[in-house]
Amino acid sequence: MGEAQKIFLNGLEEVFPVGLDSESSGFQTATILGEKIFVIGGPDDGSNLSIGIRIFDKSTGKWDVPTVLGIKPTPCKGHSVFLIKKERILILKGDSTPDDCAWFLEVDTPYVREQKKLLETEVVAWSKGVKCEGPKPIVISGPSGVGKGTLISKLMKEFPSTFGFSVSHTTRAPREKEKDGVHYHFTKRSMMEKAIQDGKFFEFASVHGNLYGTSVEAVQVVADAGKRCILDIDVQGARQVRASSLEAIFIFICPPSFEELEKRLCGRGTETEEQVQKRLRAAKVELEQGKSSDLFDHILINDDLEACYETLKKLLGLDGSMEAIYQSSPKTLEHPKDSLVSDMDQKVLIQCGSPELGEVSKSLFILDVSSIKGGAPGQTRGLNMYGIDPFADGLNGLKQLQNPVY
Ligand SMILES: Nc1ncnc2c1ncn2[C@@H]1O[C@H](COP(=O)(O)OP(=O)(O)OP(=O)(O)O)[C@@H](O)[C@H]1O
Ligand SMILES: Nc1nc2c(ncn2[C@@H]2O[C@H](COP(=O)(O)O)[C@@H](O)[C@H]2O)c(=O)[nH]1
Repeated sequence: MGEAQKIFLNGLEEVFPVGLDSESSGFQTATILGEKIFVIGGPDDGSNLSIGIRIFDKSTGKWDVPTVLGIKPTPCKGHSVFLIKKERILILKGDSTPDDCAWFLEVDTPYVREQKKLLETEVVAWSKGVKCEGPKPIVISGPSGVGKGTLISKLMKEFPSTFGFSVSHTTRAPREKEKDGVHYHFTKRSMMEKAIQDGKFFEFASVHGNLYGTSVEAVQVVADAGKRCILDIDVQGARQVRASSLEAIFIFICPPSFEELEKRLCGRGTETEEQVQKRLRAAKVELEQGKSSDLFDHILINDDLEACYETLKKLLGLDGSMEAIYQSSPKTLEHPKDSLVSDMDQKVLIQCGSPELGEVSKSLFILDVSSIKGGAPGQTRGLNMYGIDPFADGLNGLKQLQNPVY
């Protein structure tokens, strides 16, 4: 409060609607898409805990506060905005840490359009921008008791720096040795349903009478740690992940026989007889769907545990040489403080601070968003950022800098 309010109109000179800033304080930007103006910044429902979003509809002259899905960025003192392909707004946070500077606010992507239909409100969705593709997550499915957890534990034990487990949410009660936050996030149904409504889940399903789901955050935590994510989910969940922005490898685990599955499930001793019967009924359906559909990239039979584990490792390329690849290259953007940014058709030129002449080449970067993938409710992958030399012939240096907005 007290500081003069700044509103940047994405480099466009347009008559701003009367009353835009009458109630707000803080840094804001406005991006025009058709009849709508997306105002990003300022206070968010009074809490000031995240970046607020409002939409002004020029045709009706009315303001709308949209439903905001996905994981929101933390607030920042200032930001720059660029409209990409008329479907998402790239937000470069000023004064941010390297792994937190590039975010996307999706305003008209297929995901947002689908959510608008479902929720019957205005919808926007946040997605964090990350540099490299990263290794594809692995989805492991199969009937209860087939040995998914056993195989995953072996992988995590042998390759602790390569794999990270996506900790699901569930409404079922914890078993004796299960720890909250490690095996599952044990949660109340009402809380989980609210989080699902808020777009915080990649997938969810009712399994054996309880709600299970993979949150966007669970996958993000693993990616942020530079690891390859493993999801242990049922077939309904696998189908939803296949349809989502998360590109994964899908593996279905089969028992050698139905009798053996029953033996393992009973032998585990974690379910009552009634629950075992429920799981076995579901297993029949899952086995049919898993084996017959083209949902899965690989089907493994878990007869002898060691043999199955070796096959799993082989198909994941874990023959020693791949381990080094998964210790992946830097995955986050290096975003300089106090930058000057400029929009060049899916390439953004960023100039940092006020460089001394001899250091100019170090302070200019191009952020290329032409080959981005994924998106809300998960991360937007494939951002490319590189330093440039402004005096190099081909680029024609600083002449490229147009419409500075920040
Ligand atoms: N190849 C195998 N041969 C014999 N027993 C096995 C084999 N694989 C796993 N088991 C045993 O089967 C039981 C069930 O395994 P596990 O808990 O890993 O199954 P799951 O697929 O993860 O089940 P859920 O989906 O219910 O979590 C465990 O007691 C485990 O030790
Ligand atoms: N769709 C999802 N299914 C999940 C998830 N986490 C676990 N599961 C599946 O539920 C059953 C039962 O698990 P249990 O721990 O109660 O034995 C099993 O098939 C899991 O694969 C999830 O997040 N989404």
